[in-house]
Amino acid sequence: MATSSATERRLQRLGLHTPQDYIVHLPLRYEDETQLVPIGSAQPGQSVQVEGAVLHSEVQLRPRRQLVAVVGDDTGRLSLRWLHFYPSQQKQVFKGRLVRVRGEVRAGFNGPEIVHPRVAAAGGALAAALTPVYPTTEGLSQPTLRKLIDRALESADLSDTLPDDIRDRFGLVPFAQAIRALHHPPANVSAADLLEREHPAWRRIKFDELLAQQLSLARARAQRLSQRAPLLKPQNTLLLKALHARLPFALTAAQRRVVDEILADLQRAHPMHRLLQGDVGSGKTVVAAIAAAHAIAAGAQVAIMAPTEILAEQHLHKMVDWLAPLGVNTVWLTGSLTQKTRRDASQAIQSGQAQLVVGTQALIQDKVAFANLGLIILDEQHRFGVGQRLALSKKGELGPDTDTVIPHQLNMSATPIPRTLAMTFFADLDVSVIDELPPGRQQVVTKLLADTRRHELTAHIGAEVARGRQVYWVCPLVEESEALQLQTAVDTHQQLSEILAGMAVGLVHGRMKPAEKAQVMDDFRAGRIQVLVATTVIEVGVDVPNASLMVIEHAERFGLAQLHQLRGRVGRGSAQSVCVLLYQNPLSAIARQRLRAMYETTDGFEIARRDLDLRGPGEFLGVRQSGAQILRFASLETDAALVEQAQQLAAELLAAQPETVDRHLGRWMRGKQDFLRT
Ligand SMILES: Nc1ncnc2c1ncn2[C@@H]1O[C@H](COP(=O)(O)OP(=O)(O)OP(=O)(O)O)[C@@H](O)[C@H]1O
Repeated sequence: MATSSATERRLQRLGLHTPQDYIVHLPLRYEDETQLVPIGSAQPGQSVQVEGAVLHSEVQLRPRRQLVAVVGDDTGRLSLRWLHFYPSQQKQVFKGRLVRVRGEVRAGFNGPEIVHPRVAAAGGALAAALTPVYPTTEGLSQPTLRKLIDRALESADLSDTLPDDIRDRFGLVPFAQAIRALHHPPANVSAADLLEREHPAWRRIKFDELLAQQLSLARARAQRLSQRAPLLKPQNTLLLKALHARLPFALTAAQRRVVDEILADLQRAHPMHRLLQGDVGSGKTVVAAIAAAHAIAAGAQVAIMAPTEILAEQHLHKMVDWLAPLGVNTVWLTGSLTQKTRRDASQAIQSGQAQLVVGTQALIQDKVAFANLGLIILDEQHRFGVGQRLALSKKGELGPDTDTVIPHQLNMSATPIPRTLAMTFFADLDVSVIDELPPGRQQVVTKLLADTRRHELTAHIGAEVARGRQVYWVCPLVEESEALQLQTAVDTHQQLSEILAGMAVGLVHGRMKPAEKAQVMDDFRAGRIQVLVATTVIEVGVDVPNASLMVIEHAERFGLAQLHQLRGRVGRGSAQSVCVLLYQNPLSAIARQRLRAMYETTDGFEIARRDLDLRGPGEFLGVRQSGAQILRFASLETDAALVEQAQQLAAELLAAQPETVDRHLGRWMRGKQDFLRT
């Protein structure tokens, strides 16, 4: 079948280029044209095919111009309605004609009806099998797609990528059988079975897809392990010992364990690629400081990069506090520095005089060249774009010794990644988890309060402040307009200053100059401000352990991960903390679920799991904007068992059957490797 260039473009838009693409362009659903049902049994909601006589047909003009017909058989009647129609359609339903009608039944005012049914003459042969309905795009009809796919089925290579013994072991049907069954379901298979995706044919396809993903991640990992990184082995442990002595607390067992994991990686000659996960307040910063001290003691430079200036600055405070007295030369680099300070910073970085560099995105600008970058620590790495992350790891390649040495990378995240997701998307990332909070913490109590009762909060705030504690008041997100959001923050600050007379009420928001912001945060940290009105600039990482009450206005507008992060700003000391979620009725169903999740649990992993359920993996990972689909067929929520099997087999194949790996990746992964590796 020759295709026009317009059709060509549409096919490309669907990602259909080669026969291999067509054969895995699988149906979304099926239509059952294999049987006729009596008209009287057609129920609203059902997709049916019936035959009957046209009893009546007219073009009605009110309430709008439309074609209406009625068909009937011995068992009942059914209305047909066309809101737009061609004369040819009108001709198909002349009174007395025997017709075959297909479509979805709905409850109309005059009994059951089908809107825009498909109509043909009665009596034709019934379809022998279910009719597939493919994902398509405007202007590309189902029959065209079907023909092209059928043609591809004849020419494409359907041979199996997996040997028989492996298929038997995992209970998988042959690939060709699975593909044929999905495009042309055998007579004994119901549409419902195929829709559920539990059918053996679907299981095979899902397994193949997950296996390809695991294999490609493992390949990426092998590639990383073949790269060189600086071997960071300090001559002595003086710096680390001195740092431990300066800490006002002992590390938890979990912190000690992850420190060991990270330091072991740094002493290997290939780049570390490790994710440090820990719930809000679990104490990741000190782990980063120890890793940095280790690398510095081994003579390398370390860069710590945070997504916001407030957070970067807080890291700077802590690093300077812990490491400067030990003689570590730390440099601060952000976009808001004056040209001269910036030049000085760049110079210190270039000369190697700066041992530790803390900053924001400014760190990855072209002009900054490191003398000897050995370790990059990225806080909340998922907030940086993929491009920014790559740019930073390229920095290390500018080192003087050789241009192929890649720095080690430690990513810190307070957003726990559920297990299945970690297994599928971060298989090239080693994960360290701090699964224990520092001793003495009490669970934050979460309260849901309708906005109409906000006046009740004044007394609570007063009581907290009287106890010497501090309070955050988070202003609502106003997505449409940043200006409006700012205005809300300013207004709230003014109102609270009046209501909370006698208390020091501060304000911090994203539009303030960095120096002003830093001043407010300093004042809050030092207790000179008791109530801090803030926009979400405080969302990640801000650490003021004396704060014990957080109020979040219009909590229904925030995402679940964001609410958990915000709530994590309290409960960081030993005092009992409270988080009040103010909400405005009416709540949407999803907002209600989010608030309920916040009320029911403070466990970051549980929150992440529910967030994943509510948002789906694409949005959860923030990869949606990349336009690439993560998984087309398998689902992380329902196919966890398959993920595990695929992972097990991937390891086996990589070790013993490289040809099978090549064959399998050849079928499934053309052009997709890059995406999976980000
Ligand atoms: N082992 C420990 N014992 C007592 N306190 C600790 C310990 N480790 C860290 N802390 C303190 O706990 C607080 C939280 O630590 P940190 O800021 O590193 O948390 P975090 O994991 O970065 O959390 P978030 O993701 O919320 O920023 C800090 O005040 C820190 O000084």
